[in-house]
Amino acid sequence: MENGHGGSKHRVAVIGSGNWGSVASRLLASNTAKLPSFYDEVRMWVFEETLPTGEKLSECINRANENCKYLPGIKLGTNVIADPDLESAVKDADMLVFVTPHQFVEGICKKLVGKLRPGVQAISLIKGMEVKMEGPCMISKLISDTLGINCCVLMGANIANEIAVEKFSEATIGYREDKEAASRWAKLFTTPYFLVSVVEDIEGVELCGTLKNIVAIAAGLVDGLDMGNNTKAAIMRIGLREMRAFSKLLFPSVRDNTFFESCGVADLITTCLGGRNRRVAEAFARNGGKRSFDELEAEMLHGQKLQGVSTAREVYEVLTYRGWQELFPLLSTVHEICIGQLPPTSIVEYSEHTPNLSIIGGSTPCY
Ligand SMILES: NC(=O)C1=CN([C@@H]2O[C@H](COP(=O)(O)OP(=O)(O)OC[C@H]3O[C@@H](n4cnc5c(N)ncnc54)[C@H](O)[C@@H]3O)[C@@H](O)[C@H]2O)C=CC1
Ligand SMILES: O=C(CO)COP(=O)(O)O
Repeated sequence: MENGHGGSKHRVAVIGSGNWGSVASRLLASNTAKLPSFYDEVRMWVFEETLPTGEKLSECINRANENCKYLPGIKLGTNVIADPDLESAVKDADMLVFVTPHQFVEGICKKLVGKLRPGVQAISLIKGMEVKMEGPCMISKLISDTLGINCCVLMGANIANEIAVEKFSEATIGYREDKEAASRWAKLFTTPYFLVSVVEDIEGVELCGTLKNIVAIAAGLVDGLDMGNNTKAAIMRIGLREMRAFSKLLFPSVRDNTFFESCGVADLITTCLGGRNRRVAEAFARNGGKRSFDELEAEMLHGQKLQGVSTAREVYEVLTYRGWQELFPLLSTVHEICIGQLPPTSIVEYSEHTPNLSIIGGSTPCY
């Protein structure tokens, strides 16, 4: 296939080298090495840092073929090349995979303006959103708008450490209009242990991945309060319902079926059982909310980043601005707990503050 650059092969670069970024690079590199329509090499942009040994992270990755900090013990494939220079990492690529914590993507995109080859296609694996003066902005749109390129999304029940050791997982690619691009991404990501489906509902897929991180914080709080499985299941059910309602209010085109894909209920379940948001929220509740999420994140995750706390704040801004707070007691309460305005126990309390919790927790639909 002609790729727009006078050649028939595609070249892949990954922007991000954290926990999922490293695993995604490994997975992609295993496929580019096999598929004739891709160049073998996968260049992975590294946000450079110096390790306690004094070695640079990018040098350590290229020497050991492992991400010594964010994914130790896993060989990435010799065709993964770490590159600390953003411009150099992307300059030859026509397929860009964005996978950084969401708070950094805007700054990265600004640095890439005017630096990309014509005809570049992108995909975002980033779970999160930005809130601008004009309103909420999904990360794929931020990438598309800033760089003037098409951007699909890939979300799913994808705890990176499990995919790193090739345990079977599924994922969902969301796209808008350009099905051919989405199919090319699906081919590039699919392996026998990583099955990818494609749906024409980019907002639905991306909002599932984004919002489930808030519900995972709620699930972690319930774990930290030792409330048991029934309560956690209730939180997940209520959370899923709020996720769907919020998504459809923001984007009426969002489809119900998307919530039954890997990006929907499956990602919600895996993150509420085994994710980092859940784990840190459990510690937060066990400490009675006395140690902040920032402090616990730094202590427990060693440089990896939580997305749920900032996403809860961003969603809360949308809820307050639009006067939707009472419709979404779970999403609102998680933010108020995260900032210390409410105690962790409020996650299951029927308080004056959350008058609709009784409605939403019961059988009467409130939307
Ligand atoms: N880890 C996982 O299991 C999964 C993560 N995701 C999503 O993928 C995205 C990326 O997550 P991870 O790769 O796990 O990252 P991570 O949580 O390991 O984050 C650390 C990364 O952030 C980088 N970083 C730190 N400061 C930076 C700065 N100022 N500018 C740019 N980069 C900086 C670090 O170098 C490192 O690469 C997130 O949106 C996450 O929700 C999605 C599925 C699974
Ligand atoms: O998105 C994830 C799994 O699909 C990972 O979630 P955490 O960031 O909570 O670990």
